[in-house]
Amino acid sequence: MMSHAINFFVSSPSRSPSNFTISRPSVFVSTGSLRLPVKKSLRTLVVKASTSDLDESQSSKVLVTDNGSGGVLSSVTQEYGSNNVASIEVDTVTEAELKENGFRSTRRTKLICTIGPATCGFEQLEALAVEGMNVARINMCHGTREWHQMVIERVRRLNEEKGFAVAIMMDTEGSEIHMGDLGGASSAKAEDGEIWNFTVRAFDPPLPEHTITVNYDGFAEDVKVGDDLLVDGGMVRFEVIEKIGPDVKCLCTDPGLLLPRANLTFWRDGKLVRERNAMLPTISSKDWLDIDFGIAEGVDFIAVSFVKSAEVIKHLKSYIKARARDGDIAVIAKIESIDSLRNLEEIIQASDGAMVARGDLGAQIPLEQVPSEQQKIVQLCRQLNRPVIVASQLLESMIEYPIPTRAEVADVSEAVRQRGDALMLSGESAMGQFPEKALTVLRNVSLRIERRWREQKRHEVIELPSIASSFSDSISEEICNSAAKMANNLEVDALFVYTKNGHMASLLSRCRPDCPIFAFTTATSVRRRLNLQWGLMPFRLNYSDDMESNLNKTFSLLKARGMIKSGDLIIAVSDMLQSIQVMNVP
Ligand SMILES: Nc1ncnc2c1ncn2[C@@H]1O[C@H](COP(=O)(O)OP(=O)(O)O)[C@@H](O)[C@H]1O
Ligand SMILES: C=C(OP(=O)(O)O)C(=O)O
Ligand SMILES: [K+]
Ligand SMILES: [Mg+2]
Repeated sequence: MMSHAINFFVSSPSRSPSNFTISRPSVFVSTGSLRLPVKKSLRTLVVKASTSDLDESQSSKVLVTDNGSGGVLSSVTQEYGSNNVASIEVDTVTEAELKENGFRSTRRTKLICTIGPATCGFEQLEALAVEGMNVARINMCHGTREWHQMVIERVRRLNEEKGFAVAIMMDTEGSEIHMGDLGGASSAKAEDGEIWNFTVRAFDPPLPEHTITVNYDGFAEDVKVGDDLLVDGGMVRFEVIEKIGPDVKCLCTDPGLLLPRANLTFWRDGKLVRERNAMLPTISSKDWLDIDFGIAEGVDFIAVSFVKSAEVIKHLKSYIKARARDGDIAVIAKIESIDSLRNLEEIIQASDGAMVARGDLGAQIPLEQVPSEQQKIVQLCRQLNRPVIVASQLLESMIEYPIPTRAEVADVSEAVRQRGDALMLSGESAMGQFPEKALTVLRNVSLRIERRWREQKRHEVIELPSIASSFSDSISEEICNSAAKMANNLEVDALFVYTKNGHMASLLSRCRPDCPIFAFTTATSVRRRLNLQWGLMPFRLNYSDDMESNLNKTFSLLKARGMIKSGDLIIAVSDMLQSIQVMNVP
């Protein structure tokens, strides 16, 4: 096997992070930068750095180098050696895509579908999985817990029986002001000049005519005569004309369709009114019950609606940590309120990912401000290494029509061009007439824009600041930045990353390299979570700390399935013994 390797080995518990010893005097390495060996004959470079940042298990390993024959590292710890199962788990869609399109043309942008009445059947879910759904989202605003449980069970069964790896995202209801459920009706039409009663009283269905219940008890007190009441950011508009106890009489000034649980905002003198509703808890008591349900069901992501501050994210993360069996559930902060924009950086920092939830965001800030906020959030997430989802109205017209508008295609293209990690369908897949067609549009636009980007060799100039919080993390970061750059310059076919908790994989994804990233992880839950990140193809594989045997095992398993072939050029990095290796598949 032709192999070039750069290995960083960290051993002594001294405190100084800059204390490196170099085993080969011909190569220079200093903190934060490395020079590649120039002489062809030098195949393995070993760098010893001293730090206390790494855990004990790493310090206890023995490093053996074998420069001439391409050997890499061997370890005295053989914790995985005995139970190596000779199998590799990858989803059928990735496998088919690789075989069909080759390495380069696989899709990098991930796709999320909100599941609703239009897509909750087993065959409908399967059709979405075949079309490339990476994550199924269930929105706790709608449907019963039994219904959500059924969807989760079907997705899990689909994964098991048909070899998909669709992850599940649960989206909380949150407690911003919204309408009730229209007494069971699927919609209601508000006509120009009609008087509607918005009330905080509870009714048993059916509701009296022209009545809308409101979930927020302080509503009738907080609104004033003359306020504008906007449904869904202005899809329907009312003016408050009279207040009578718990009832608020409103005149319809812009007619339209009222949908169950639609968002309500009220405006005074052109400004959004956020009186006591700003004090509503981000996670309501109902949300906590839903979160308990999500934990019990082992969902992969919890998306938190109307996040206002980093505290709530931290609180939820520690709640999950104390309760979730299978390690982690990733917490996604939905950026959809003025408060979340104000505290953007600390919210993203505290969370495991963010969603640009343009639906509610567009009801709280002027619409013309939404695109620039989107760009800012996508860029910040990239800098802070958090996956980011662009959501809402991407293909809204496809709820009713089989093709999108030109403007929608342009919007999707822009989100892909910004290199967000994932695109999300809402109503298009939950209750639209053409869920699969909408997903196909997202997939085709993603593939097209990604390819164009690579062909133009437009490697971005976006500054990726260092985010490491320990010296060991700095090494991982430098390795990933270098490996991604090498992958582009050497035009390798794929990056391989052996990553137990997914961190190294996310650092590679952050660099948005030209080639796909094969991420090998030992845990099924990590594998499902990596599904959300740009360019990552997650595989589950049992492996050891011996990189050479890992590589050989991976090559033979992937070759046997026709996913790689002899001569393919790859770069491999690992978070067990920090190294970069460049090699041809034997
Ligand atoms: N579980 C469900 N049951 C019934 N309808 C649903 C469900 N999930 C979503 N929908 C429908 O799809 C629409 C779009 O979904 P989504 O964007 O997630 O919610 P919202 O419109 O409340 O922001 C919803 O307004 C609702 O009509
Ligand atoms: C994704 C969003 O949240 P939800 O669909 O839950 O309102 C949004 O507001 O854009
Ligand atoms: K929600
Ligand atoms: Mg929302």
